[in-house]
Amino acid sequence: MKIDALVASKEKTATLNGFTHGEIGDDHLSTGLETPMKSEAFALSDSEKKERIAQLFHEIMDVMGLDLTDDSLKGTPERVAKMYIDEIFSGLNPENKPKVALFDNKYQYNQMLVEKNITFYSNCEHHFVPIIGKAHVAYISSGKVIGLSKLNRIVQYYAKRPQVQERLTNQIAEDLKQILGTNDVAVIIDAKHLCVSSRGIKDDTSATVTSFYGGAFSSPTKITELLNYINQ
Ligand SMILES: Nc1nc2c(ncn2[C@@H]2O[C@H](COP(=O)(O)OP(=O)(O)OP(=O)(O)O)[C@@H](O)[C@H]2O)c(=O)[nH]1
Ligand SMILES: [Zn+2]
Repeated sequence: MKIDALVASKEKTATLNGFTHGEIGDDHLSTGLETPMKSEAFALSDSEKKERIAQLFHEIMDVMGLDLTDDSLKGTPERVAKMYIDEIFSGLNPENKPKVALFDNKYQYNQMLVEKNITFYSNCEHHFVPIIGKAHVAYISSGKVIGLSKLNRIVQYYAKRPQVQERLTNQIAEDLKQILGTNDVAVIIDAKHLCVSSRGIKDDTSATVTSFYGGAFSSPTKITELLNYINQ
């Protein structure tokens, strides 16, 4: 989205139903990395969204011929709505962005820090079925140190959206770069897409690997060091 359009959409959102969102989705990320969202994305409150999704999912189930008076099925539309908004797609709402604790690098630790094997569950934006994988994130401090758990939380925040793996990788990397004030950030994601394994081509053995190597991580020596840590 162009800068003018971003500013216009921000102003529009700020006036919507008194909502005070300073951003729609990912305005803080660089152009082109945002999850595509419409400017009215936050016109409805979370509880209004859940009510509407439940009605619509009820209709989908009804069209499929399911008996919605059955005691096992009748609560499903509400369960799905709650799961979408409060759980698996909660990362669409910037209000759920993790608060990040930063510390001064008093420890004078100047090598890479790797948080590896971060398990995440996301969902493919083409089929709305799970992507299950591990993310490995690394950075070299430029003066600030981030609380370890915040690295995991940032991964989970961006995973809890309809995603493609390439965007998930770059969104995590871009956010870390901005938070840490450095380009020396790397992200590797190794994931299974259920849209590839459980349907369609039904290949249960393949996996998808994506990476982002910024700043010092573009050197082959650093990449080798990083991969050695991850494969230990
Ligand atoms: N690049 C990329 N593609 C993805 C990702 N997740 C799913 N896809 C692909 O998105 C594509 C959507 O292609 P379509 O041909 O429109 O969908 P489809 O008819 O269901 O395709 P099949 O999965 O081949 O049956 C598929 O090839 C998926 O494998 C992802 O994270 N990144
Ligand atoms: Zn898919």
